[in-house]
Amino acid sequence: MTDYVIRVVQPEEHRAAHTVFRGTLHVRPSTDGDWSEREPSYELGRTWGAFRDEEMVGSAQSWSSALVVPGGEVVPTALVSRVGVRADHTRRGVLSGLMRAQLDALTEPLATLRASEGAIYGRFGYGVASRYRQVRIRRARARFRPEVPTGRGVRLVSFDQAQELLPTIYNRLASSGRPGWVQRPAHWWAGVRLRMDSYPSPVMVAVHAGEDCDDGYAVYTVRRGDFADPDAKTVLHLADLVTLSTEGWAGLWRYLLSVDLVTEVVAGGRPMDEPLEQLFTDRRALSTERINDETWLRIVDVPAALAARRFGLLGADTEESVVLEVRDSILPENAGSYRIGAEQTERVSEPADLVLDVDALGELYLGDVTPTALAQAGRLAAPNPNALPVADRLFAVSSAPWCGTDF
Ligand SMILES: CC(=O)SCCNC(=O)CCNC(=O)[C@H](O)C(C)(C)COP(=O)(O)OP(=O)(O)OC[C@H]1O[C@@H](n2cnc3c(N)ncnc32)[C@H](O)[C@@H]1OP(=O)(O)O
Repeated sequence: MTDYVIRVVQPEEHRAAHTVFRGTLHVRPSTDGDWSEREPSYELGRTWGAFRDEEMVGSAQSWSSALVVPGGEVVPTALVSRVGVRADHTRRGVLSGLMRAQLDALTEPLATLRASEGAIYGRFGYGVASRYRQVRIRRARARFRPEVPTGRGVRLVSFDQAQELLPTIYNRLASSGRPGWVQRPAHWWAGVRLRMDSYPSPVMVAVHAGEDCDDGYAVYTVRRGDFADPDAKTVLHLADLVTLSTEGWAGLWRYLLSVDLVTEVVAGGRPMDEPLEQLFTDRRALSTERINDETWLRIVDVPAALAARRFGLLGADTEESVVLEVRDSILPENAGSYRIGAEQTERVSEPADLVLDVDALGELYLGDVTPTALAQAGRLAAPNPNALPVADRLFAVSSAPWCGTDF
């Protein structure tokens, strides 16, 4: 590793970083046309490169964004992305150097990423803070229960027409308070368009009109089967579904399952607590194909992150508190004990009730998993076992954390 230089790359090196990253994912370099649209997605001073003999062989970048934490506060957060090390330089500590440099430099209290593989990022203090499920719905069996709201009406708009509408609806979702929502940088939307432009079938946008304004949308494409073959499948792939009302949610699902010639709807990235089975007279119309890790969360500044989050949201006793000892070998200023309660959180010098690493704290932070579950798996030690049910109450949240944004 001593042979490598790790430093922030200059703007004129962003394209090289992009090419290195794409190569690690086995994707060709961007064309000149594509690059002119992707270049703005490299924020100044936020891309790290690893150089060997002045040649870039690895990189990692981040975007400045924000994330909703339990209690509704929107906390500045780095969206870490485009991490890769060229295949002829792997397993020599290059990623470790990039991750450490990046973490040392971040000014946001939180960092989040999507992992290509599950075994990479825990060692850098990232933990899985939200999950999603992918469902497949067989249209012929999916009859809606009569009590499911009908919705107010759905219209199709072109993807270009929707450029302002989609971010407006998406941004209003932040105030719903569901933990895990992230601010999508402006260039995120441009990136989606670029990706979708390469699809063989058109990108469709369905918008639900609420009582006062549009309050939901669905973005999808349809992959056609051979219509003459009775066994062939034509599958509607849902890419993004955002709703701000029950009517909008039910209306859009009714719409998606009404599209002619479609035999199945496949929806990835859906919240774990979305009550889709409740829509149908036959709940087996739907199957869960996968449950995946979604938000990998790194608590970069533990005192700030704990202060931003509310505890005891489901009604813990205001007198209740626990002392957590947090271990963090990469950012040692985080290491220490914190008293956590419904009223306030503070750093203390007291014996710990519970002890855990910072990646495990990341898993607890949005409420996806309970302290008791982590203790059962040995990822949290409980010198005071009576503190476990108290900690469970303090960390509990009412909606499953969910992000719904890939980056
Ligand atoms: C947020 C994102 O962008 S996700 C996309 C991540 N990028 C990719 O998946 C592209 C393909 N892969 C790569 O580019 C590289 O293999 C990387 C970035 C995953 C790893 O880079 P490397 O420089 O090889 O990692 P490095 O040598 O620093 O390894 C650090 C530790 O992680 C381990 N590790 C690295 N990659 C992996 C892996 N894929 N699976 C399991 N363990 C791994 C190493 O064994 C090492 O373990 P140790 O600390 O116990 O010795």
